[in-house]
Amino acid sequence: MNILDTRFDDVKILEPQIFEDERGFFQENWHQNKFKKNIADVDFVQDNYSRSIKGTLRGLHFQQQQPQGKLIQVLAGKIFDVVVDVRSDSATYGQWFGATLSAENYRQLWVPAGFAHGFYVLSNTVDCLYKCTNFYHPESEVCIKWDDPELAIDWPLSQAPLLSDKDARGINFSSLFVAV
Ligand SMILES: Cc1cn([C@H]2C[C@H](O)[C@@H](COP(=O)(O)OP(=O)(O)O[C@H]3O[C@H](C)C(=O)[C@H](O)[C@H]3O)O2)c(=O)[nH]c1=O
Repeated sequence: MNILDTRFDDVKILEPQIFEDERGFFQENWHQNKFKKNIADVDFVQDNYSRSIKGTLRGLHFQQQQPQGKLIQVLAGKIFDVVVDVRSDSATYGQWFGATLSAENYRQLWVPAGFAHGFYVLSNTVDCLYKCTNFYHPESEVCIKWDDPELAIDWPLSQAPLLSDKDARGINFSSLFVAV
C-alpha cells in the first residue's frame, strides 16, 4: 500500500495494492493489523454505504460527541472528497483539503476524528463505502454550510449541488462554537 501525505499531518491518501489478472482485480481494502501499524491505531465499529447521483453534495458533517474517524472509498464512480479541520486547538483550524477518489484510482482517504467531511459527486452515480470509528450519533451531528465563505472550499462544481434539506440549512463555520 502507498501512503500519501496531505496538508494535514494525520489525514492520509491510501493506495491499496491491486492484484490484477485476466479475471479482473483483487484488493484488501482494509486489514486491521496493517492499518493499526501503518496508519492509525483505531477500531472501526460501523460501515456506511451511500449511493448518490451526479451533482449531489453530502456534508460537511461531523459529530461533536462520539466523533468519527472515517476511511472512505469509492466502489463505483468519482467524488471530490473534502475534509475541514474543526479541532479548535489546531494550527490548521478552519483549513480544508480535497482529493478525487474514484473506482478507477482505487484511492481511499483516512480522516481521523476532528474533521468535518463531505463530498461532491462528479460521475453519473457514485457508490461510497466508508468505515467509521464511532457509532452514528445524530443528536450531536453538526452540519457546516458547504459554501461557507470563510472556508472558501474550491468545489469543482459543474452545476448547482443537490443538497439534503439538512445540508441546505447548514451553519456558518464562524458560528461553530456558538452552535455547539
Ligand atoms: C450518517 C447516517 C445516517 N443514517 C440515516 C439518517 C437519515 O435517515 C439517512 C440519511 O442520512 P444523511 O442525510 O445524514 O446522510 P449523508 O448526508 O450521507 O450523511 C453523511 O454525509 C457525510 C458524507 C458523512 O461523512 C457522514 O458519514 C454522514 O453525515 O440515513 C443512519 O441511519 N446512520 C448513519 O450513520
